[in-house]
Amino acid sequence: MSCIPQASIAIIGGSGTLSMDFPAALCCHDVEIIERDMVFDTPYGQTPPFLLFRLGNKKVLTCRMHGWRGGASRADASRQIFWLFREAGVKKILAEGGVGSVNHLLDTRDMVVASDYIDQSMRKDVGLEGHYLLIMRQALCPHLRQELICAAKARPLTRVFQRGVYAVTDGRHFESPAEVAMLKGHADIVGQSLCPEVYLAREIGACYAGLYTVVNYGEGVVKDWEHNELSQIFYADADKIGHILLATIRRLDDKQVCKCADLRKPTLLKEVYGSTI
Ligand SMILES: CSC[C@H]1O[C@H](OP(=O)(O)O)[C@H](O)[C@@H]1O
Ligand code: HPA
Repeated sequence: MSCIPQASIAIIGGSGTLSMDFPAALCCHDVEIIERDMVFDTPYGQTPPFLLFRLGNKKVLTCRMHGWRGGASRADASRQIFWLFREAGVKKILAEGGVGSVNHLLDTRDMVVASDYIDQSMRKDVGLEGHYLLIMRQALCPHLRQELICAAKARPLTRVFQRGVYAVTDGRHFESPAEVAMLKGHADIVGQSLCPEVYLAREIGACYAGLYTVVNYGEGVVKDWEHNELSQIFYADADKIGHILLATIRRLDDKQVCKCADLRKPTLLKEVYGSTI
């Protein structure tokens, strides 16, 4: 079992960077791997393996969460990693993942820096201690999003959309044509990962923003897609996604100039009942 390190930044890797040994595969002169395969005991069970690296003078914790984000273990895995982030002092969290398109203007391989979300999942509440009322105003941190956008635009490798609404579903299936039609006009992309992470980030007072790659068209949007195209996108675009995430981290400092840490308020239930229910 590893001792909990201090790190102010974390990356939650999804399907986009799963195929490579991120960040070592990118061979950047300013990246130093500190430790691999770190696992931690938490009140919610043992975490997935983490990697700790240094980029300049910043320490970054990262894990491959694709596969852990889904299924029955999802609630526990999310709690484990956010409990660890809180203990490690993480204040800025960058996520990445694969999504389907709902907006017909989007093409596969486009990237979207999500600006809001609609939670269509039916997941049980996965808070940590649940002592907070979470206000989900500007839930995707505007400052962290801006840094992601600037980093992506400085390396124009692909089309990057600066805003978009991410509809979160339970999966594991993708959506039917009628479900996609229902989401149209409300959401631009659909995936299964942004919630509950965005709630847990708010609970620990950390900024959270995500870069999402369109890997398939929603049913009835543009055209049918092939499964092999989807996996090819994951493999072909891992480097791009990785470089954008590292470039974003280079732009970050330790200050939280946003409201992300102030939008959690003590829940009144504690005052009324003496404990949370
Ligand atoms: C491609 S299988 C569907 C799966 O992929 C995405 O996961 P991630 O966000 O970790 O890239 C999506 O959210 C689904 O869970
Ligand atoms: N729907 C839900 N989750 C997804 C999709 C999708 O079309 N693509 C990648 N993850």
